[in-house]
Amino acid sequence: MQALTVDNLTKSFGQTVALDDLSFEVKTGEVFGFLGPNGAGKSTTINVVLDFVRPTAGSVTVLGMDAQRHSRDIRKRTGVLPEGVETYDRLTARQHLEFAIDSKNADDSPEALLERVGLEDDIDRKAGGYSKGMAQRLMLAMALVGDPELLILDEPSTGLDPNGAREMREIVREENERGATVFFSSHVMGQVEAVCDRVGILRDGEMVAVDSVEGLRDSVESGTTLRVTVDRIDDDALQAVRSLRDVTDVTVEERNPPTIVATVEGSKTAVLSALEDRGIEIEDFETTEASLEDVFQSYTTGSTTGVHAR
Ligand SMILES: Nc1ncnc2c1ncn2[C@@H]1O[C@H](COP(=O)(O)OP(=O)(O)OP(=O)(O)O)[C@@H](O)[C@H]1O
Repeated sequence: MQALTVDNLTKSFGQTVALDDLSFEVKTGEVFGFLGPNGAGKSTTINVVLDFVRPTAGSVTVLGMDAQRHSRDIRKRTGVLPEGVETYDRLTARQHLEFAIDSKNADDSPEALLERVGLEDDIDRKAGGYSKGMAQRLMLAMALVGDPELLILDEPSTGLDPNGAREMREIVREENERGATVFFSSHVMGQVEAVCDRVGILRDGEMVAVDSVEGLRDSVESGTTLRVTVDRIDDDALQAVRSLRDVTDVTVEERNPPTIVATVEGSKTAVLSALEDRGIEIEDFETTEASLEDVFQSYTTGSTTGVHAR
């Protein structure tokens, strides 16, 4: 069974088409990263999933239930960290947790949950005095109440310092090991790379790619960067490299000795051979894989399109 199925979902706000015939699935037990630049439609998708926003067309199924007809049942089995902090200034962290535990008929210990998010020392302080990151931690603790089958985290690392972001990743991993499916949105690539089984990239309300991090890396044109240090370089050799198929963005770092930097889609040996054939001596070479940042950029600003399912 799928934990979440989004079927041909369209949402318009007046003239703005926030989601455009969006379809994708999150499998039970996986950590799915939902990526996209500002305004791509991530929060709108999550808001439809949680029935905070009604779709213009299409449907969403959560844990086998229709998102609109069974939103109450879905919420009981789902932990949500919404976008933006929504704490009650006059209530303490403990009171927030007690409220969440009551409303889910759960039996968690507020202390244990607050300890997991690093708020144990502030348990009886009013949330109105919390920093942004502390409030975010509190919201996360509330999302964990009742061991939810599905965790939906909207930009969970917002406001967190590097330690907080790392702890967040650990919690995601622990929850997943316990058996929870995790669906989280982010535009922080590092978060996604470290914990996700699969990643979906949203652009202008459409999913432009769904794949594992590795698969996405393999799929982008801005493949591998090859750096070749040579004894010398001339126009003829440079031209030979530039004219190779699968080679783009050839530049020369004029150092002593010079280094040729090229983006290579296919065989790297073709570049090395082209140079050697013209009497250039190769002193050293190294390759660097596209970072997830490059992948994201390629899918969200470049011309790369097409859905890759895996
Ligand atoms: N209530 C609303 N009324 C009008 N337009 C809206 C509303 N909510 C979202 N939009 C529009 O829908 C589009 C998608 O917004 P959404 O908030 O879903 O993006 P996002 O991917 O979550 O962005 P961010 O990373 O900035 O949070 C944007 O063009 C936004 O202006």
